[in-house]
Amino acid sequence: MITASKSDAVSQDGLLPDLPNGPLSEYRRKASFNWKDMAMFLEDEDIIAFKNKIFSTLESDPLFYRQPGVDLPLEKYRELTFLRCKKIFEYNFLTFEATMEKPQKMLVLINCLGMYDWSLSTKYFLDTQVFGVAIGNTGSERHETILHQTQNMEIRNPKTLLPMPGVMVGDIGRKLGQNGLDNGFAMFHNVRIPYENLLNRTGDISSSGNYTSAYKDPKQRLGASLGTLSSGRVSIISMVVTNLKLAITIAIRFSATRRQFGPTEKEEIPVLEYQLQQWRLIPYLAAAYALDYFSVGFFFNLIELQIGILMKDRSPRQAELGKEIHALSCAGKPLASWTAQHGAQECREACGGHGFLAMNRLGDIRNDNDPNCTYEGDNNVLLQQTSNYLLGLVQSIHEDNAPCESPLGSIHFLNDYKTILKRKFTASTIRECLDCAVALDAYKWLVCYLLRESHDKLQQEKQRAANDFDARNNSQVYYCRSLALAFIEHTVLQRYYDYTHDPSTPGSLQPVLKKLCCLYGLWSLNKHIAVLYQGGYFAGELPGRIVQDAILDLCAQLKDDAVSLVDAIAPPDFILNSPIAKADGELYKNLWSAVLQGEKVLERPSWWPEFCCNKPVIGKPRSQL
Ligand SMILES: CCCCCCCCCCCCCCCC(=O)SCCNC(=O)CCNC(=O)[C@H](O)C(C)(C)COP(=O)(O)OP(=O)(O)OC[C@H]1O[C@@H](n2cnc3c(N)ncnc32)[C@H](O)[C@@H]1OP(=O)(O)O
Ligand SMILES: Cc1cc2nc3c(=O)[nH]c(=O)nc-3n(C[C@H](O)[C@H](O)[C@H](O)COP(=O)(O)OP(=O)(O)OC[C@H]3O[C@@H](n4cnc5c(N)ncnc54)[C@H](O)[C@@H]3O)c2cc1C
Repeated sequence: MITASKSDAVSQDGLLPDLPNGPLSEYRRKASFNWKDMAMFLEDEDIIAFKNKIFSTLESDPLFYRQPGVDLPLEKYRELTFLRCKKIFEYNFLTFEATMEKPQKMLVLINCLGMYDWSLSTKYFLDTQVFGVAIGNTGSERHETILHQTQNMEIRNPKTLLPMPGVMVGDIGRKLGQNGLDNGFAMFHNVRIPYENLLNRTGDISSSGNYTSAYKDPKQRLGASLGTLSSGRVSIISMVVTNLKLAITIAIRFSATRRQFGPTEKEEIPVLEYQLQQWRLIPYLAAAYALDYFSVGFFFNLIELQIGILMKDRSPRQAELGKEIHALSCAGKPLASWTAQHGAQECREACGGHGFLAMNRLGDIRNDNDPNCTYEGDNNVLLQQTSNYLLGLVQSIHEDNAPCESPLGSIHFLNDYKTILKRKFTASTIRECLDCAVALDAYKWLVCYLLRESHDKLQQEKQRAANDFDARNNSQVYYCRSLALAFIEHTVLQRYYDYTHDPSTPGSLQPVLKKLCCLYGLWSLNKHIAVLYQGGYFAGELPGRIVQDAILDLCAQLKDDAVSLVDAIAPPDFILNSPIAKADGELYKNLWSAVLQGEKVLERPSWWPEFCCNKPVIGKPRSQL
């Protein structure tokens, strides 16, 4: 294990207390890097201190106490969520000034509260941000009263909480997750909405009924109007990565302490030592790191867009930025939320029966993550926005009449489209595949190939089908949908590659980070193996075999680092709230103690006499048929 320098260690110890000794210590000793160095590289001191403040405040407030795995009645859970939400308003963790100084803290707060409970986080941010930001960004000075009323919780009649005349509101009922959050409906019967309520930042109607807009170009106007909607999708990418981090922390710590079987009769080995367990989990750990980096960087891109909207920037660059962020977020949300969904399920199963025990939290993580695949736009529907954006570039690519340029550079590689399509996979050994550039090159080819195929398919369907609507719908499966996913995977990988290979990345961390990058790249690429063969980029047995062998090799190389890698991203035990995954690794002690603290755990059920006194007579009552 590589240790930090003395001065680093002093500041680290204040922010990141040592982890307790116990059954996980052996893996921690074997790690190739110091987990505190990693934590301080991933987030700066200010952010770590901010997180510590939020976590310790919640832990020391009795209102936030919870018993692992307890299934609260719906009404009680919602009441608690509301009371906790009020408390979060009181704690005022993030002032307006602090947000302006470091907007990233907004994302940190969403995720810290979400790590505790997504119902709470979503409730707080829907009230303060989603609704408020939508009004603020698409309205004008005349909507300040509404913003003010929102802040003062005045969303009905403030004295009676009854809806206004003509408005009917209600609750839609229990959901599959996030049940602390109430989801309602609203219906309006002959309600006159005042003219001033029209959100008029990008367009207005005069009292004589004439439409006016400061935007001459309708596309720029649309982008400015809709651009504000991207914030939810961009934030969701980070929220789902948070779920993946929680799930993988639980599964890795469990796998490092749970022992089953072994090569000899004498000693059982941790299940993390099995190649199968490594292959099921470690790629999700790599995905958590790569997607986390993407989500934070992409949030900064969003902030740039939001500032432009607020400053009424009408430049072509601002319009292009809106389009690119829209295209990336419409594929980024599907990629990240599905990775978290599949990862949470894999983690649940990788913890065996313990994973199915509610108190270990994997069920809640999975269920609370699930709606991210649907809200702010169904994943499959959103992916079509990304492929539309890419298909819109084809003409200029084919005709070489204009370079592919975008503010964030995600499409720049398409300038080499024709050359890239001529390339073939050239690696011939596992060792060569351990360089992440191999996966990155393959992705460039994959995107170009799928773009060409999707475009051709669309043209064929247009000739065959009666209308463009059908043509587009019939070009999704295996074409446009795959294109959108390959494009976002390439973007995530390219950004992570640049980051992990940057000379400023500390030398002590670079080897492990490069392995994570390479594993994420090859593991993701492996899902497209049929297309790689189909399009002739791969030929013969070798490419498929060495890619798979390289994945297994990287999993084996990373298994001794896995515990420290989750230590660097895990929240404190109170927040993680999973007895099988406490930092001390005392799996059985912690589980046993949580079981014993359960309500009426050792009592007979109240209906026990039914069992003794009123035994069933087999076959009674008789059938009347
Ligand atoms: C700092 C912040 C903190 C925030 C803190 C967050 C906390 C986060 C809590 C989350 C908790 C969520 C809780 C659930 C909240 C709901 O779920 S709210 C409801 C959200 N609903 C949706 O998202 C609906 C999804 N559907 C859609 O948006 C539309 O159906 C689609 C997918 C855009 C397609 O619409 P369409 O009419 O078929 O449009 P289409 O013709 O394809 O597009 C028209 C043009 O507009 C463009 N366009 C469309 N949208 C955009 C856009 N957003 N930007 C730019 N251009 C756009 C298109 O690219 C297209 O351009 P061109 O190709 O013509 O150049
Ligand atoms: C927990 C939760 C909270 C929510 N909160 C809010 C909220 O606060 N405010 C709000 O306005 N909304 C909210 N929503 C609604 C949410 O935005 C929508 O559910 C979401 O946009 C998907 O739309 P839909 O339900 O109408 O699905 P549908 O459009 O009915 O889709 C159903 C199925 O059909 C498929 N499908 C639909 N169109 C196409 C197509 N063109 N091509 C191929 N397949 C297609 C979809 O992929 C999907 O599988 C919430 C949803 C959830 C789950």
